[in-house]
Amino acid sequence: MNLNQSNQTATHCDHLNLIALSNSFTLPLLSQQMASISLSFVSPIQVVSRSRTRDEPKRAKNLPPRKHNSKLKFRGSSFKAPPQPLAGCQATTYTRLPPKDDFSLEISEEIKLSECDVAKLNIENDPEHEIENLLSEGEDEEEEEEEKQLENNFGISYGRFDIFEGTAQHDSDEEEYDSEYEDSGKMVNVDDEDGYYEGELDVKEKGVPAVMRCFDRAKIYVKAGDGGNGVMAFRREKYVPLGGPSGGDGGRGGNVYVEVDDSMNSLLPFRNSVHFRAGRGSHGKGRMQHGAKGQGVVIKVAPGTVIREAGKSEVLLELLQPGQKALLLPGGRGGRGNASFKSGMNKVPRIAENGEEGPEMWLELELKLVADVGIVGAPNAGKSTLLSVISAAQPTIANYPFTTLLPNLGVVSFDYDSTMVVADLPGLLEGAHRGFGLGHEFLRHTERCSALVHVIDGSAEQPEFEFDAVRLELELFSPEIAGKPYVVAYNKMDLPEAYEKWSSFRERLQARGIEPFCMSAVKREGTHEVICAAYELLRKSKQANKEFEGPVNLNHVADMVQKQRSAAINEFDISHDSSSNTWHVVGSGLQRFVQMTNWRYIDSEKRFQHVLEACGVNKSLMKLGVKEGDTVIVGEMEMVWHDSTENSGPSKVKKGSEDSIRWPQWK
Ligand SMILES: Nc1nc2c(ncn2[C@@H]2O[C@H](COP(=O)(O)OP(=O)(O)OP(=O)(O)O)[C@@H](O)[C@H]2O)c(=O)[nH]1
Ligand SMILES: [Mg+2]
Repeated sequence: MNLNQSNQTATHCDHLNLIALSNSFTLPLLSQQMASISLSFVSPIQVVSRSRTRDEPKRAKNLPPRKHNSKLKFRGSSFKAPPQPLAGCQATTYTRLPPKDDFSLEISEEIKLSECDVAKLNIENDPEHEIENLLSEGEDEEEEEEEKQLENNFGISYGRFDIFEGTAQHDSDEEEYDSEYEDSGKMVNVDDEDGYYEGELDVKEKGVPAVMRCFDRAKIYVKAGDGGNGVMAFRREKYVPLGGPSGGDGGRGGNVYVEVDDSMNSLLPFRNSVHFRAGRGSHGKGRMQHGAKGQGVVIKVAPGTVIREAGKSEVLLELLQPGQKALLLPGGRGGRGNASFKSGMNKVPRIAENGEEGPEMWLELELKLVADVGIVGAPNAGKSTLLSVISAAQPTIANYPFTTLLPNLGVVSFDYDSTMVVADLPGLLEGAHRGFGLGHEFLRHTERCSALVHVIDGSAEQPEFEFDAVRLELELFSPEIAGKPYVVAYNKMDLPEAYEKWSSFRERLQARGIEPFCMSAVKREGTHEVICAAYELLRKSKQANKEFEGPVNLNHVADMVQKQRSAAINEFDISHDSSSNTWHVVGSGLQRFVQMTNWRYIDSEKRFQHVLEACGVNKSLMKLGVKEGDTVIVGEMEMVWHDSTENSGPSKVKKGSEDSIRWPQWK
């Protein structure tokens, strides 16, 4: 029930009275004072301070606060800067090969290459690489031979490699990904840390080597720095009687930024660096000294990275251009010291605020390569060969399917002004859109391409079917990708079997309104025409899209957080749990106020009571029928409601406490 319009003219017959329990407040003297406050005042009540522990995630605005009490834990000031992501290795071209260990997978379901025409033909063409042997089991000798061959090809031994079907099942054995992450040299068990991963990371591709999974996807934790606490202090100086309050404010917490780093081309660095925490602001000091700002943290990502909040589909940020920098999470505000509370009414404020907590969240990063043209085709068609011919890229080329495991980028230069980035993608099999082969993993990298080049293996038994199969896969994966303009390049024209089939292939495609190109990538013949045609498509598409480009606000996430922070304190909801006689008062403004209230200072209680009264919480509770002894939870504070017997309001709580301790009097 929203009680925004609750009546502000509350009567002073009932109130929430507060007693700090000794486990929540560390200063025995102040506890004593507080106890005396409540006794001198109407009826006894219990207040339990319920501060979040360090690693407990922030509760959603609409969730009722937890019922369990927890001790106040103060965060240590020794902030350890999180590890920075490593810069990528090459700027324009790379072929990353997974480390050996990543290939020791459990195969969920094997796909027989014999069912795939393309693969079958390639096997026949190349008796040296008996691919069926790759899939057969129990023939150790052949496996060893094949391993040796692979070793020779790569120069590194990668063990056995199988073709598999990617499935979306939870893989509890994958310790590497979800059990332990290295954080600032300390191993953190993510499952234990805050229970966040429970059920969150359920959907994972089984059978995909970790290095491939992490190539273009990552999950990271970010936290802006908490604000430093304000302090209560009074000026005491020789010859300066009644110096007045001099407690400084806390410093603002550090911000979290995301920046596009041109030298990065994958999200692999996030495999080892998962947690990014900005520094907290320093606490204020006496003599009106304000705390220093917390150190900000900059997360560097590759161009083309899409950022979402974990578990949500809505895109928070899309960072495309090198140098783009977005303020993601602003640090918490520093708490005010008692000098800031000085007023004509109260010249001796015995109050200071806690620093505001910095927001935190888990983010999912997804890299969609920023390439102008994508080369697609069946495995072994000659895609990598084409890229190596038209650019300076040096992808691995070999005569067996799935040589390319990760996309390769290359820059094609026509002259000084006109260049384009071309991506060579892993081969596509029939069923790729459902996860067969590797193509599914990387099909989304074509989303940002303006044009596609279909490379057709001319030596295949039926090249036209190969072309149709790839087209169908693209359409099934994403009609948007299939709708992109494309060029068809019929490859391997130097081979007689390809040369023979060219004219019939050409006629059939022409009948469908497509003008194919023929080339021999190995001999570098016909490749220039293909790439010029692709560049022409790119130019046209860029011209068409120019009109839609507009300025982008990269700081809108931070703006959203700021907006939430400035939520009015009198906007709250009250829910009632009749089984435990508990009332939950939920409102982000109120919760922030409670979090920033430092209960160690005696005036804090008075201010708290006053705010509850002024913003209409007391009145609303009474209206809803709160009874003597009911528990009322506001933010992290748990209180017991007592109907007062005399006309006393929260503003009088301080009475009596002043006598118990001698404070200097100022003018
Ligand atoms: N004869 C001939 N062979 C070619 C030609 N182009 C590529 N090849 C060969 O075809 C084999 C596969 O070439 P790749 O460039 O690795 O093929 P790919 O499409 O990248 O293959 P995947 O990465 O496995 O999908 C290699 O042995 C190349 O030498 C060509 O024009 N003529
Ligand atoms: Mg390749």
